Amino acid sequence: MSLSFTKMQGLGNDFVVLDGVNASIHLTPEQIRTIADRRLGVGCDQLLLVEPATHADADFRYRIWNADGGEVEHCGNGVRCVARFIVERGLSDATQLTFQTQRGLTRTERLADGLVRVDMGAPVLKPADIPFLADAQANQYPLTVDNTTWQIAAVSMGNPHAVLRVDNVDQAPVSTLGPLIEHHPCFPERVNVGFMQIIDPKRIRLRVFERAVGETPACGTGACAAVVASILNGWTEAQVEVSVPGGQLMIDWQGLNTPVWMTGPAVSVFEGRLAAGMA
Ligand SMILES: N[C@@H](CCC[C@H](N)C(=O)O)C(=O)O
Repeated sequence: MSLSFTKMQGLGNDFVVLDGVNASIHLTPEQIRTIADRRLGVGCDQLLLVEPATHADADFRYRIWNADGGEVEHCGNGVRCVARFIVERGLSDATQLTFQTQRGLTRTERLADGLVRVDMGAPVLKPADIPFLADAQANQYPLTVDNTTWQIAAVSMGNPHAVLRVDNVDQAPVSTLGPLIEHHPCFPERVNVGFMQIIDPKRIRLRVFERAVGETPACGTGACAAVVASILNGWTEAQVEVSVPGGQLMIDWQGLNTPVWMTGPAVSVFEGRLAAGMA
C-alpha cells in the first residue's frame, strides 16, 4: 500500500503526520524507525497518527511515536501540527478541537498567523506518577550522576521531564549529561532532559535532550515542564516566553491543578507518498 503523509514542523521539531481516519494504519516499530530515518526514510523526530476518537468528548484520537519506534504519551509541538493537519486535510474546519491522547484530553485552538494555542493539561508533580523515584515531593531534587550531584526538577506533562537550571544554555552539557539523566535509574521510564537558563522573570532559554531522540530544536512538553519548574521555584512569573534553538513559545501557568497553556507555530513542509513496502 502507498500511504500519503504530510511532513510538518513546530519550531524545527519535525514530524511525519498520517491520516488514520480515512485509512486503517498499523505500523510496526521497525517501519516507524525506517520512516523516521533521515537517510532511509522521510526523516522526523516523531511520527504522528490521527485516528477517529473512541472517547465521547474528543473529536479525534492522536498517537505519537518517537523516532526509535516507541509509543509515547504526549507531544506539545506535535499537537499543534495535528490541529493544522486536520484542517488542511479537510477532516474538520473547526477552530477548536479536542484530542484524545494517552494522557487524556488535549484542547487546541487555531489563532491568527498560523499559531495554535493548546491546553496541555495540569502538570503532574507526584514522583510516583511521573514516574520518578523519590521519598517525597519537592520542587527540586538532588540527582547524582557519575559522582556529581545536580539539582533537578521532575515534572510530567503526560510524559516525564527532568529540568536543570544552568547559567548559560549555550555551554550546557546537553549531549553528554542529557543521555546519562535520560537513562538514570531514578527515572524508570526514562526521561526528557531540559537545560534552562533564566533570563528574567518573563523569559527563559531552553535546550531539551529528548527521550529516544536526542537534542531537538524545540520540545513543547519540555517548555511547559521548564516553566512549571521555574514558577514552582520562584524564578519566573506566570507568563513566560521560552526561547529554544528553533524559535519561541509562549507558556502560561497559573499554578497547581490548573492547565498549562502553550502557544506556538505549526508549519506544513510538504506532502508525499510512502512507497509500497514502507508502510
Ligand atoms: N517533541 C515533543 C515530545 C515528544 C516525546 C518525547 N520525546 C518523549 O519521549 O516523551 C514535544 O514537543 O513535546
